[in-house]
Amino acid sequence: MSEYKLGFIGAGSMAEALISGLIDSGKASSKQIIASDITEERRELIEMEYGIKTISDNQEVVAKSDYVILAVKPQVIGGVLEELNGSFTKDQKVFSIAAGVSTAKIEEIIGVNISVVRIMPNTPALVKEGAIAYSLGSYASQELGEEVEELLNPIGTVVQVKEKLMDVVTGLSGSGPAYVLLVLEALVAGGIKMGLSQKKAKDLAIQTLIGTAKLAAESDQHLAALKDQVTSPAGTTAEGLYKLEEAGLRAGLMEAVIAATERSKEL
Ligand SMILES: NC(=O)C1=CN([C@@H]2O[C@H](COP(=O)(O)OP(=O)(O)OC[C@H]3O[C@@H](n4cnc5c(N)ncnc54)[C@H](OP(=O)(O)O)[C@@H]3O)[C@@H](O)[C@H]2O)C=CC1
Ligand SMILES: O=C(O)[C@@H]1CCC=N1
Repeated sequence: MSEYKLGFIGAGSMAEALISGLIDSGKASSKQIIASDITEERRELIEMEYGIKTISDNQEVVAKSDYVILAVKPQVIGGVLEELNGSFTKDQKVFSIAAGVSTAKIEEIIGVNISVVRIMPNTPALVKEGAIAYSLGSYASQELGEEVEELLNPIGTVVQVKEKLMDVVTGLSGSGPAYVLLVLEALVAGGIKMGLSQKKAKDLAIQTLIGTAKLAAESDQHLAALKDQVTSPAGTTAEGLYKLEEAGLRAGLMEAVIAATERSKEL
């Protein structure tokens, strides 16, 4: 047993969502978490907000943690791991949340036969509503997969996928909150343009999204059937849907998932 259960390398937005969700759900106490970040301001903020220990030295995080969570940008992860060369032991577990970075690449740079799990969370983990997928590296056991599920289940829905599908997951649920927020912003803007106050438009748009998502999650019916139930012949919804089809919303969202998947493959 090390001094800390979880050690985050990088304490940015996604690390914060995980730290907050894990502490809030009781899966880890603030005393069991340490995080490093290159930016002092970020370290101070995270330390103050969550009561965890933060430091600037990535090596110290590795030396003191059972599970090391790589939460830096994909563009810097190679350099960070090179600097950590020789710091890992075979018994440690490495979780990487970096988009587009394969477990094989991480295993190769670390150099010891270490258990690596690639995890793609999303920011709603902050409010324990994450959509989280993971895949196992060459040396990671199915038991470790179960541990990952046990750890992350309280902060969202967790699914295991083959590693080749992790880029699609990144393009769909990893990036997805941004697409949904764009849609939400646009709905609010439409409401305001037609006379609603900012607050009422926002409250109604958010509840429409939450309510519809809940309906879809709890219903056995096809999504299209649920859509049909809203759409009266010659009614308002049919007019709205026509405009959305004309504007290419459906194809646009599909293209977004495809483009983000391709970008993840490039990283
Ligand atoms: N944001 C999201 O919704 C999601 C992100 N991810 C993945 O999570 C990872 C982190 O993303 P995100 O949290 O958005 O990014 P952020 O930029 O918010 O967080 C990364 C943090 O790491 C710091 N950092 C940079 N270099 C180092 C270093 N050498 N050592 C220690 N810390 C360093 C950054 O500091 P500075 O800003 O000064 O560079 C920053 O504070 C990425 O790999 C991303 O692909 C996965 C799922 C969803
Ligand atoms: O935009 C990105 O690259 C990261 C990965 C998924 C969400 N944010």
